[in-house]
Parts: sequence; structure tokens; C-alpha cells
Amino acid sequence: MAPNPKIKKACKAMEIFPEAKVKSVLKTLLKTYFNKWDFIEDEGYKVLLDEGDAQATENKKKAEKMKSKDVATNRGKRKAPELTQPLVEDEEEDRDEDEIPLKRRLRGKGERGCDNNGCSSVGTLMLQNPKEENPKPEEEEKDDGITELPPLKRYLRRNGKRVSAITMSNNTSPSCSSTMSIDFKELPPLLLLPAGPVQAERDSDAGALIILDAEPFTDHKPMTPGNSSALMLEMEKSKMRVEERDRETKDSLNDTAMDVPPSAIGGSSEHKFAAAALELASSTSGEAKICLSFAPATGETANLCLPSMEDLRRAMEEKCLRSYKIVHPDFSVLGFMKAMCSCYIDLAKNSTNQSLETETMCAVSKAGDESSADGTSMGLVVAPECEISADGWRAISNIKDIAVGEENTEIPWVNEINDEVPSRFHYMPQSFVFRDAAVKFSLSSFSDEQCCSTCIGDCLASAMPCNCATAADNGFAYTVDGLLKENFLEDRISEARDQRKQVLQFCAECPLEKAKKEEILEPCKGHLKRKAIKECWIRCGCTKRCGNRVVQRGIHNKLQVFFTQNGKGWGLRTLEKLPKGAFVCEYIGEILTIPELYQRSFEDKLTSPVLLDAHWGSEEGLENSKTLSLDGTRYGNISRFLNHRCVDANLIEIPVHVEAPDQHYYHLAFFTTRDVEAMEELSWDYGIDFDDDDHLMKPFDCLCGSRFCRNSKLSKKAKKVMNRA
Ligand SMILES: C[S@@+](CC[C@H](N)C(=O)[O-])C[C@H]1O[C@@H](n2cnc3c(N)ncnc32)[C@H](O)[C@@H]1O
Repeated sequence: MAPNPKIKKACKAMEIFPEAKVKSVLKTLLKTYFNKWDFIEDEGYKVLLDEGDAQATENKKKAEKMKSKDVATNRGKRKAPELTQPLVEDEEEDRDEDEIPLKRRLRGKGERGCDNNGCSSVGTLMLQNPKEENPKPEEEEKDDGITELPPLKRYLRRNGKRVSAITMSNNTSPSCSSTMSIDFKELPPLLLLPAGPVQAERDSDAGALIILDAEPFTDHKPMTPGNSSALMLEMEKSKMRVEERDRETKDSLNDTAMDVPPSAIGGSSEHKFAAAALELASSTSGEAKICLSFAPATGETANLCLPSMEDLRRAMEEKCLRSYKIVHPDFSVLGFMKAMCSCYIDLAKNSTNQSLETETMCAVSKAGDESSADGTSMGLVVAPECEISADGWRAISNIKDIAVGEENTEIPWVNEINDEVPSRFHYMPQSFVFRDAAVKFSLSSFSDEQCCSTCIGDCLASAMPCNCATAADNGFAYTVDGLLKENFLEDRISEARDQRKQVLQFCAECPLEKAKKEEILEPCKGHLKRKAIKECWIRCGCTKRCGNRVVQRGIHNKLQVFFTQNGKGWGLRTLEKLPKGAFVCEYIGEILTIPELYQRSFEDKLTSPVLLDAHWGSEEGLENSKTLSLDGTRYGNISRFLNHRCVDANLIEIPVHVEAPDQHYYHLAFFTTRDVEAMEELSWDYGIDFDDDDHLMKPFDCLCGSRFCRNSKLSKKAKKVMNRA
């Protein structure tokens, strides 16, 4: 009979190996794959190489088992552990010509486990057939239903079958217990679930499972069947594409500083990766140990540069943070492993059929803690990479401090309402000129009369008010405690709230009207004349601790950006009680001229514009470059999160001159109008006329909830939201 051309081709492709060997392997494979040659020919006969390798290793094991039996019998002392496959010490060394595998296996049977306290454990990677859905190719099957056939996995996949479980049998020496081998290719594990009852309830879409087999603990006391299956790693319902996983695998290998030849990484061959084993050893006396062991990819030289545990821990934590984006801030790999150990022991001790799934989830969520008392799952939020935007990632990285270290104190953000993250902006602790604004922060622009160069120490302690005290009616605006003086504050509050006390100044040609570039210039609507504070500054003789320097010393209260529950979006609140007259923060943003501000508002309505118009109207023919405003939309500080409240807001904005004697530029500082309780939202009155459509700010339905609310257009929807809140 003419030789089958396919067999001929296969032998030719494998010509560096003995033909008899190739044919023998082919025979097995054809049987396994129901004579489907395409599976065998795929990827340059990869499956052929693998199977040949597997057979060689199997033969070698058999030979060694025989040898070890002989040794045990002969010496009558040491008995080979029942479950343990013989160690494959060095495949290169004592292999018969006949036993040379077609290719070294890259993962799986007989790979060396870690040496834990002088004992070696060997894991055998096996594949468990998903019982109901996969066809069962003819294959040698063990009693426990586990088929030892690596290529089967690929076969099942190609046939559209899901591989449900990879089991690691417990091949250990007497003093070691379990070894779990993890296929990196399969491993972005997100959940730790106990084996056993849960397995039957697997979601049909779940990926492969890695199960720690049900075998004895280190003290050789066999476990009861109910609790002996300790843990399994459930694969994420992975939407990730194969390339993505390949990249992850590369990362894993790089992160763990393994010196793996490039050829061993990636590629289409999933077996081309270094194997990793995770050993979880424990005893019923209440100790558990996790040991990770790594082995080089079969066929590659064992040129591993093993990392220190510390390096590994760090790399793993970085990797977790990079991969999962949202983890509990206290997440640590060591904590995770500790939780795994404690779970393992708990499960081992407790044979009742409790909800294992919940318990192990809890171990994950409370990584680093002791096991949860109530068994609820919380804490670890895993967000697949594809679901989080770059802005989201940036915001998450600032969760502890939205000010990114720019302030005296950290300002965290929190969202207890939904999964929104703060929109992207660039945090600045001080305002900067955008482009055209004529703001001079020069020492020479100060005259001696505009500062207190002869003062020493603290100006507030001086018997005579210095030059800088001119701002407040009776001396300085501040008390020695750094609060606004009561009468100064009350005057400012009543000016802001009581129209009868307001002094409006009208420009001959209003910068706002001019900037609209309309044919007919509308008359000026008036600008509120505001009393300003003058703080001492660097040109003064006093020290930085001078009591007349409050705003320039920056934020010092515990504040938090939070997501409001009544539809206003983000807001700012205090985490501690604030006394009346306390400085909270200043309004920071880009310093824009009014034409620049209008230009921006034409492009997109602004959410955070503020006019520095306290002195407009007092001067005729104001140049454009001196008509100033602040916009905190793109660049700003936490004041951009302050929401509006009509009339009775707990903050008031007061102009403060510091480094610029020119009255057109000033700081706009927020002070409390009353005592504010911890956790109260901070707000100020934007001064919006809700009946006037002609403003720069994006219109919104006011949800301030104040009984003085000016928003006559309050929609039904807004009212409903307010009632609910
Ligand atoms: C300076 S931002 C304040 C922070 C803003 N809530 C956020 O989520 O970023 C101004 C915007 O907040 C919203 N806002 C402020 N006060 C509000 C109020 N009283 N009622 C409804 N929305 C308000 C409006 O959308 C307004 O355009």
C-alpha cells in the first residue's frame, strides 16, 4: 500500500527525530483526534511535538518509578510517596535515545515543583473534561475522571469546547503538601473560589479553573472529602483577546524578572511559557504556607534569574494595580496570600457545607486583613482595563489627594453614589495668567506705602496697625486665631445678601458688553463694590507667620471632594468642624481677560468662571488686559467643586490683595459665614440671576435647597430630586 502522504509529510517535517518515534506519536494523535489531520498539521505539527514530548516524559516517569520501586524494595527503608510521580531531575542527563521527547514540554507533567524547606514537590498538570458538554475522545482516563492529555485542551478549544478545569494533582514528598500549577496563558485570575460544591454551579461562560487537588496536608492526616478540595482560581470571564493575554503573559514574565528567552514568550504556542507553580502547604495545626515556584519553558535552558520575594511582591502589586485599575487602597499581594492561607486552613478545619464562594470572595476583598466576620464581599473592586478611561485612571490615581501634593494637606475624593470619577482638570494651587492678562507680580511695583517694610515679626502683635492694615475698618481683618473678625465678616455678609447695603458701580463702557461684540452696546448692569483685605507679603518686614497672612498660607483644613446625592454632581465638604470666619480655600484658575473669557464661552459654556470686577466702574476706559476673570474649568483647585447656594451659603468670597498692588487683580478667598459641621457641604452664592439667560455660565436648574432659592425656573424634575434628597 502506498504510504499515506500526510504521514510522509509529518515525518519529513519532524525529520530530525526517528521516524518510528514520529509514527508512534502520530498514531496516538490520530486516535485522539478522530483522524482529523488538520489539528495535527496546525502550527507546524505543534501538537505532534507536544504529544511526543508528553509520551517521552511518561515513559521516563514509568522507568523512574520502576527504578524507585526497586530502590525502596532493595533498601527496605524509603517508600516512594504514593501520589508522587518520580522527580524529573534532569531530563538532559539520563535520557535514553529512545526517550528523547520530540520537544521539551513546556508545561505540565513532571515539572519540578519548588523546594520547600528541603523537600521537593512535583506537580502534574491535568485536564478535567467538562462533564456534560465535551466529547470524550478515546483516551486513557484515570479513576478520578481526570484525563492526562495536554493536547486535548487545544483540541477541545478548537472544537469550540470550553476547557472547564485544570487540576493539579498533589504530587508531594511526605513533608510537603499541595502544589498548584498555574498556566500563565490562562491566568488573569480575578476571583478565588473554593473548589467542591461551587464547581457544579459554574457559570457556563466561565473560563478555565485551576483547582488545588483534594489531597492531604503536611502532617499526612488525610482530609475529609468535603473540605479537602481547598481552593481554585476561577478565571475571569475573559473578554480579553488572545493577543491581550499574550501581552499579559509577557508582562508577567518580565515583572517577575525571569530571564526567559524571547522565543519562549508569546507566539501562538501557549505551551511556550515558563511554568509557574504555586504551592500551598498547610497543616491541621493551623499553619499554611504558599510557595511559588517557577520553571523554565521546556526546551529552553534553565537560565532563570529568580527574583527575591520582595521584588516579586513589589512587581505583583504594581501589576495588580496596572491590570485591575481599581483595587482596595490597602491591597497587598502578601495580604492576599495570607488571606489565601487563612482560607485554606478555615476550609480545612470546617467541613460543613457552608457557602464557600462567599467566604473566599471575602478573603479576596479583605486581603491583608483577618478573615471577615460577616462574610460579606466588599472592598476589592476589579475593573477590566477596557472599561476604564485614561481620565478615570488618572482620577483614580488621585483618590487620596486630588490636589496631587500641591496643598499643605491631602484632599481625597470619594463617590458613594455611583461609579463616576471627577472630570479631568489640572490641579494648581495658585492662579496663572492664561495669555493676555496684565498682572504684574513684581517687587518693584510696590511702593513703600503699599507694604510694611519696617514691621518685625507678627504685625497683629504690634501696638500700631501697619500700612497693610488699611483694608479693614478697624485695623486688620483677621483675629490672632486666623479667623475673620466678626464685624468685618458680618459687614461683608450683609453686603452680599442685603441689596439695600450693596453699592453698585457702573462702567461707562462695560467690558462684558464690549466682549459680546454686538452691534449695539448694552448699558452696564453694574458691579458690586467689594471691600478687600490686604495681606502682608514678601516686601513686608514681618515673617511668614505674621497673623496678617492667612490666605497666602493656603488650605489647612481637612476637606473632601464628594459626589452629592441630590443631583449637583461633585461637591466639596469639610471633614472637620469649621468655626465662623475660617479661611477655607481661594478660587484658583487661569487668569483671563474678559475678551478671552468670552471667546472661551463662545466655544463652550463655562462651568467655573468668576469675574474680578470688584473695582470696575471706578476707573474710566479700562484696558482689555486689565479686565480680569478666573476660569477654573481646565486649571484650578478644589474651589471648582464648590456648588452654588442661593443667599444663605456657608461660604462667602472676599477679595484679598497679596502680591499685586494693582486693584484689578486680587485673590478671591472663601471664608465660612457661620460654624460649619463636619461632613457639611460647602457652598457659595455664585451671584447668578437665574432669570437672566445672558451669562457666561452653563445654565442649570438650581438644586441648592435654600428657602431663599432664586431659581424661579426650577423644573419639576429638579423639585423631585430635591424632595428625594
Ligand atoms: C463650579 S461647578 C461645581 C462642581 C460641579 N458640581 C461638578 O460636578 O464638577 C458648577 C456646576 O455645578 C453644578 N451646580 C452647582 N451648584 C448647583 C446647584 N445649586 N444646583 C444644581 N447644580 C449645581 C452646575 O452644573 C454648575 O454648572
